[in-house]
Amino acid sequence: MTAPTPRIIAVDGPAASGKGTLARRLARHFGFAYLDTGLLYRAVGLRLLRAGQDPADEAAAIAAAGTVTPAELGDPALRSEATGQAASAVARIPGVRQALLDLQHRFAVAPADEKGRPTPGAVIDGRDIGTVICPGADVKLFVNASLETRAKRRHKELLDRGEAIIYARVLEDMERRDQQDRNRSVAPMAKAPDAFEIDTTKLDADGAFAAALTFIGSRLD
Ligand SMILES: Nc1ncnc2c1ncn2[C@@H]1O[C@H](COP(=O)(O)OP(=O)(O)OP(=O)(O)O)[C@@H](O)[C@H]1O
Ligand SMILES: Nc1ccn([C@@H]2O[C@H](COP(=O)(O)O)[C@@H](O)[C@H]2O)c(=O)n1
Repeated sequence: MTAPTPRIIAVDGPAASGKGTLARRLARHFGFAYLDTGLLYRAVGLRLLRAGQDPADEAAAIAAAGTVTPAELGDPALRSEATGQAASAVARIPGVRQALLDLQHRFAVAPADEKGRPTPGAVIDGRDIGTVICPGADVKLFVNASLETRAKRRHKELLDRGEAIIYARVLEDMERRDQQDRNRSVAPMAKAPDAFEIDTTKLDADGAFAAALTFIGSRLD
């Protein structure tokens, strides 16, 4: 007997919209594996920063992307603002996206939890999951919030983590990153036509989870 095809929930949206918070909660709720694909691009960006290389250096970025492994995705330095900017720069390079494609597809086809145990489905979050990585996903969500709300959340997060940075800088960086992610020529951040949009500007994490569950309804049966 062949194993059933894993169920896929694709969660896309801009930085600090709350998609990771929602995706992790959905994964726990359904007993699915979870992949934060932003960490893959961050891992590539961080490697270049640590090697003193320019994140726009295509050859160096493609070489780094070819050797990224899930094992390095726990590094706390991945969460810094500088790494986020470097991630957005490498994410524009078609060869980098191509190099990270296989890892994401393998995860979607055979999802497994942190202990390597197979799960009946996966929640995958990023910018192009519903449009490029898993266009046939069972459920597609697009999580959004106003730029100011997202910048406030990210600023608080960075301060809590001990990163000294002013709000105006976070706002400016986030606006630049949004532009770059939306307007790049390959796999731009976009809401899939069949995605359900959740605006978290005035919705807390519990509200976003409830809205997602209502939309998911019987779609995973
Ligand atoms: N609905 C919500 N309301 C208020 N704050 C929220 C909500 N969801 C998440 N947050 C908070 O906002 C911050 C960003 O959330 P989260 O990391 O989930 O965003 P993200 O979209 O995954 O960001 P990134 O793409 O940069 O990883 C976190 O501090 C989180 O606790
Ligand atoms: N599927 C994805 C995921 C991420 N990116 C790029 O990585 C940057 C960092 O992502 P975070 O979710 O951790 O903020 C992001 O700004 C994108 O440029 C991507 O292109 N595709």
